[in-house]
Amino acid sequence: MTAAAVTSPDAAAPVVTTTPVPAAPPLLDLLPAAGALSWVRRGEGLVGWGEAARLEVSGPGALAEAAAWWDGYSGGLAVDDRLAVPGSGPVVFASIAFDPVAGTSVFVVPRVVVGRRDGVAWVTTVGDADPAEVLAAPPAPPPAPLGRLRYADGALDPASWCSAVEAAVQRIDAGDLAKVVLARDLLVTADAPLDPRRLLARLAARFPDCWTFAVDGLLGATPELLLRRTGRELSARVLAGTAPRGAGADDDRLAAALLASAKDRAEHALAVDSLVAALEPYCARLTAPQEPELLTLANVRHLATAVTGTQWRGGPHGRAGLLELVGAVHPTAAVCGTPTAAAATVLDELESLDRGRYAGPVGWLDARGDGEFGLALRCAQLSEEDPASARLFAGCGIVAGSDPATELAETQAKFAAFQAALEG
Ligand SMILES: C=C(O[C@H]1C=CC=C(C(=O)O)[C@@H]1O)C(=O)O
Repeated sequence: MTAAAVTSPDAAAPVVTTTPVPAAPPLLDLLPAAGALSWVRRGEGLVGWGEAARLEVSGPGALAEAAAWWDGYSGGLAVDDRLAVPGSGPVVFASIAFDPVAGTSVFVVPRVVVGRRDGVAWVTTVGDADPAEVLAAPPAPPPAPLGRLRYADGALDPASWCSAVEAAVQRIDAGDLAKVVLARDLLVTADAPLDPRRLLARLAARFPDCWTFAVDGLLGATPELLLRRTGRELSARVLAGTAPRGAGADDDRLAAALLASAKDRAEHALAVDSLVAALEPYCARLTAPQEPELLTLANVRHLATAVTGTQWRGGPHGRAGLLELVGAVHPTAAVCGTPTAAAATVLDELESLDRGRYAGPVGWLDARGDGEFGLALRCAQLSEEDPASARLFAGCGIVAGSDPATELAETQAKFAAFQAALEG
């Protein structure tokens, strides 16, 4: 059974207007304190706020239901969009549960979207907001200092999580599966409410190569692009295989070791293969380079592969929309494992964690079917009950030969992405 909750405050067909604007302030500076929606990289992308419509959905048909809802909702709008570029006109932000059957996925249509693409900026409004007023919004007052940050173990303490890694390696050695991604969580509480604007600005500044996202209280800067669709062109940046950063020559040595590591390359290949196998039926052309490259971030370095494809023009696979494609590729072996079903069972048994929307697809979709979805990594879920608290998530691919202490250190390096934003 699929469960869905839909709100659409406007009874009559709302009017959606996209207005090109000669100059817009930095996108993240425009966000209000509450209800921030974001998908921004290197100053380009989309921010939104306000809620014209919302869908919360779970169950076996969740993504199909969301796609039908978006088609119906966006098709019922009166649209004035002379720009007609990806992300102009009506847009929905989405954060899909890691397990879309059991978990709740959230879709939000903002009242206001400000976008920038290839240097061209625009404002989209649902209803009668004035674009000039949107951009002239007074700067938000500086947020209160967070004070002391107190961290606490989440579902498993570090020793128990290491035991889970050990158990996963035993399952791999026994031949049950080739790879499983195990995650852990860390709770943080500050003295003052966490301000999403400040966190997003710091994440964007420290991680320019990542997509800084925010949907319904899930905030982060992800380096992994699950799937972008522009017309029939598809692209993805697959990551798996991670090394810490070092200082000076040590950093170069760690980079070379990652590129040469048979274990990391095997872990990476499984992630690429899972995406390629899932996308193949949909594509007339699909390309993935043989050799991974290095993606260097402030806190860690990854093996990365850019996958590109062209969707069939006709037939059922040609007609598939972005949400169907996302549903087909998720979860890749970058966040679940290989084979998928065995890995999902093992992570269920060993993680003791409700992932919620962590490691699920997050991004946006427009009414033409263009959009971008990353994987919600290096992120935190802000608490609904306590505005000064959040839950941070980090996970690692476990394969034959994985060492629990090294994997634990990798989760700590990944947590550090969000911790740096909290600590300023
Ligand atoms: C699951 C996470 O990372 C994935 C993405 C990149 C590298 C990974 C790794 O090397 O283990 C993970 O597969 C996470 O950051 O929480």
